[in-house]
Amino acid sequence: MIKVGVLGAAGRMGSEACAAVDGADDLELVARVDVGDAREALEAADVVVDFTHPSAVADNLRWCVDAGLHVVVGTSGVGEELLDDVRGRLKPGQGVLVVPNFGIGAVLMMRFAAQAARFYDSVEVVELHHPRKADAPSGTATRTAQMIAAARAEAGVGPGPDATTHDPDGARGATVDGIPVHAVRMAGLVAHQEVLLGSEGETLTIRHDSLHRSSFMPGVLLAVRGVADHPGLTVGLDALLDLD
Ligand SMILES: NC(=O)C1=CN([C@@H]2O[C@H](COP(=O)(O)OP(=O)(O)OC[C@H]3O[C@@H](n4cnc5c(N)ncnc54)[C@H](OP(=O)(O)O)[C@@H]3O)[C@@H](O)[C@H]2O)C=CC1
Ligand SMILES: O=C(O)C1=N[C@H](C(=O)O)C[C@H](O)C1
Repeated sequence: MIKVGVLGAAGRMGSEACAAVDGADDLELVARVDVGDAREALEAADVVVDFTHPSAVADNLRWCVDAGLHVVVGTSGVGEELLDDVRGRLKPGQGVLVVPNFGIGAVLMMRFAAQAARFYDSVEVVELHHPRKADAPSGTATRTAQMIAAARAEAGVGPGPDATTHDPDGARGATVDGIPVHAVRMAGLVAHQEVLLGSEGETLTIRHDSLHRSSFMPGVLLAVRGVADHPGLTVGLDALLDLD
């Protein structure tokens, strides 16, 4: 039995993760921690899953790592600086998985986008989410843009053509590693992303839709079961999916 603690247990993802862990024969939910609860309850766990808030994840992650726990981080907003700090704190054999998106289709969408990116002049990312989401762009969009940018740099592809010289309201969106990223927030949505690629005479659109938060749970359980077998810091679910 793997003992699991959930941080952000009262939230949309945390409550879904608690139910998924509760329903798994090989996992035991030993701690549900949310705002105002003592984090010490997590010390009974082998693995902690964090679904809290971009403003809380750094402190939680450092605390869990310093407590010697394996950690699966689903919360968005984990930047390079925090990743470097965590690497320096890890004990031998300790595993941390930072997963921008647990959806299997989302993992594939990111990989397909990176694969396609070098063949097109233009590429832009459009992420679409429910209006209660705290951060923009999403962690998935940020990761996708980073992967696309790395693939284009490796292939020696320059920036997409763009004649815009006047954009006082920021209509062209944000740029992440040089890739334009646009964020939509809309009632009725859950989590969606399109990667648009174009060259003279053709376009390719790669789209993924999470229609319910249950779509993330197979990935969450895979990460919980696999984190102890992946010592060190790993970003993305790819390493656990045997994709190559
Ligand atoms: N990796 C993935 O596949 C996915 C990642 N996410 C990410 O997960 C995160 C949570 O999303 P979601 O569940 O929708 O958000 P919610 O706001 O529904 O849930 C977050 C929960 O965490 C609580 N919380 C905030 N700070 C702390 C803290 N310091 N300690 C313990 N609990 C805390 C919140 O309490 P309160 O409301 O009182 O502040 C709330 O109950 C986001 O960053 C989101 O982007 C979401 C979906 C999939
Ligand atoms: O807040 C959400 O809902 C989601 N957050 C993650 C992100 O920021 O990418 C994953 C997914 O998009 C849902």
